[in-house]
Amino acid sequence: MSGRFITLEGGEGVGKSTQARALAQALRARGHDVVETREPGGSAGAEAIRALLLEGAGDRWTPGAEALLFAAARADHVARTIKPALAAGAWVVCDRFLDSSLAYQGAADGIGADRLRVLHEVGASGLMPDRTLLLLLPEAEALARATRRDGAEGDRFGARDAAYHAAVTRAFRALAEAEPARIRPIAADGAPEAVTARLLAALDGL
Ligand SMILES: Nc1ncnc2c1ncn2[C@@H]1O[C@H](COP(=O)(O)OP(=O)(O)O)[C@@H](O)[C@H]1O
Ligand SMILES: Cc1cn([C@H]2C[C@H](O)[C@@H](COP(=O)(O)OP(=O)(O)O)O2)c(=O)[nH]c1=O
Repeated sequence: MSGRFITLEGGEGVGKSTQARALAQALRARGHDVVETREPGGSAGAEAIRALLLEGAGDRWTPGAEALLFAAARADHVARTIKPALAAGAWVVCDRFLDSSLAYQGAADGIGADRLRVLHEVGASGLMPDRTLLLLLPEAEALARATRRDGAEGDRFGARDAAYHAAVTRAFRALAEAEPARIRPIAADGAPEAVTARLLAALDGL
């Protein structure tokens, strides 16, 4: 028996966490076993690495060290949480995954996608989602949502400038164009329930 692996991606404040919860609930209502998880984190080891990644000064890590920490967290998360859940037949709904590393570390930080894919092969046998839902929202609206949620203080990533976040969004869009069968761009504006309906529609074929 094998489940389905669904990831939500996009910049900060677009509604990924909100929609991960709503999507998990909708899938449970349809009778599926659902495991809701997130990155960085999702297993004990990966949550410990999450604290290293998100707390502290903006320049705490070099870009290379940061890429390795995200890959290490993902390796533990895949081995301890995602693979066992899929083997048991569950649908896994994950808030961020490899595409976040490709957009933030790979593109915006300049590490390069090829090298990150090698790390992912080493750490997680290259496991890829069955479907990736890319939430898209105008930058100003995403920032307004994130600021309403976090106040003035975001994490080490939220504190980066508008050019950085624009580079991340461009990279996500390029990934979606390169892999249209897996990655579906979804408009993230409007009421949460409307967004959830768009996400469910984008799970066609699964
Ligand atoms: N459709 C929506 N309309 C308005 N506000 C929203 C919507 N979805 C989420 N929010 C709010 O915006 C903020 C950011 O949402 P969140 O799900 O935490 O985003 P992300 O996980 O992508 O950073 C939260 O305060 C959340 O309650
Ligand atoms: C999973 C992942 C996250 N990140 C960054 C994106 C976020 O700014 C930060 C924390 O993610 P998250 O807690 O999902 O933040 P938000 O809810 O604001 O979107 O980690 C990477 O840079 N690379 C990665 O591989």
